[in-house]
Amino acid sequence: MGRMADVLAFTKGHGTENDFVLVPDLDGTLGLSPARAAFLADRRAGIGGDGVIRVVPTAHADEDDVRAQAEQARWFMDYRNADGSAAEMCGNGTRVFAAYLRREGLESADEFVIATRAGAKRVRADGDGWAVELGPWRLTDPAASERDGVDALVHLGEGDPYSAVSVDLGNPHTVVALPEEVDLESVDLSRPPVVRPEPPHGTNVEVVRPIGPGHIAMRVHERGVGETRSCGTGACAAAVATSFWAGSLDTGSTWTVDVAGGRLTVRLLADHGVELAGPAVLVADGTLPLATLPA
Ligand SMILES: N[C@@H](CCC[C@H](N)C(=O)O)C(=O)O
Repeated sequence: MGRMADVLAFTKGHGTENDFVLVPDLDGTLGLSPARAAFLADRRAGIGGDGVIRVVPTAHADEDDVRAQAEQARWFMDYRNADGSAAEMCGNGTRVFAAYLRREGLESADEFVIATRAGAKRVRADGDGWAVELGPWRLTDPAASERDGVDALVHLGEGDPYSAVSVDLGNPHTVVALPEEVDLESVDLSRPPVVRPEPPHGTNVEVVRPIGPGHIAMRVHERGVGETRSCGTGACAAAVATSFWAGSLDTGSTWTVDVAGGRLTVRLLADHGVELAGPAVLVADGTLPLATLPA
C-alpha cells in the first residue's frame, strides 16, 4: 500500500470534526512540501482538512530528535497545518493516527507509542475512540502567570482585549478567560486573534466558558488554520488553565470539554501529565494523481 507508481493514496479522518488528510509514506520517499500539504488541505481545490498527517517510519524522519524516538515508536506523525506549516503536536490527530495505524495493521496492540515533534506519546484504545498522554504541560511564563493568573492580552475583533494565560503542550496555546457577561458564541474568531506579548512562534487561541464543575465549553482559533471545530491540545490547555485559575490543579481531576464538533475528556495526571480521550473516525479512502500535486 501507500503509493503506486503515479497516484498518492490518502485517507480522510477526523476527531470531533477536527479533520485531517492522512497520507501513507511507508518508505519515507514522499516529498511533502508546504505547498503540497496546503494543496491536500484545501477544501476547494484539494481534499480538504484542518491538517495533513504524513504516516512515515520514525527511522525515516528528517529531524534528528524525531529519529531518536525510533526505539520506542515505529511510526512518526508528521503533522502539517492547513497552510502547510509544520506543527509540533496535534492531540486530535494522534487519535486519528492511532486508528489509522491499527486499521492498516501497522500496529496491532491496544496500546503503543507514536513519535511526534513534541516527543514520543503513548496512545491506547479507549472504547470506540483513543486516548493519548499529551503531557507534560507547562505554563509558558510561570512567573507572570503565578502573579495574577494572566500573562497575555488577546484582542478578538473590536473592543477591549481579554486576559489570558499561555500553556505549552508541546505546541503553544493562549487560553482566554471570557468574562461572564460575554456569550461564547458572540466571540469573533473570523480573524486571527492578536496576542500581546506576541508569541515568538505564533499560538493557538482557546476561548473558554465554564459550564459547571469539571465541565467547560471552548472555541478555538488554530495557528496555521483559522477557527476549527475542535483542538485536542487546546482542550488540554483549556482544562489546565481553568484548573489553574481555580487554584486546584488536582491530579486525577477529569474535565469534560465541549467543542463545536463534539465532546472530549481531559484528565490531569501526576507530574504535569494530561490525558486526552475522544473519538477517532476514518471517513473515506482515495487516490490522487501525483501529477495534480504541486512540487
Ligand atoms: N488541532 C490540533 C492542533 C494542530 C496544530 C496547531 N494548529 C498548531 O499549529 O500548534 C490538536 O488537536 O491538538
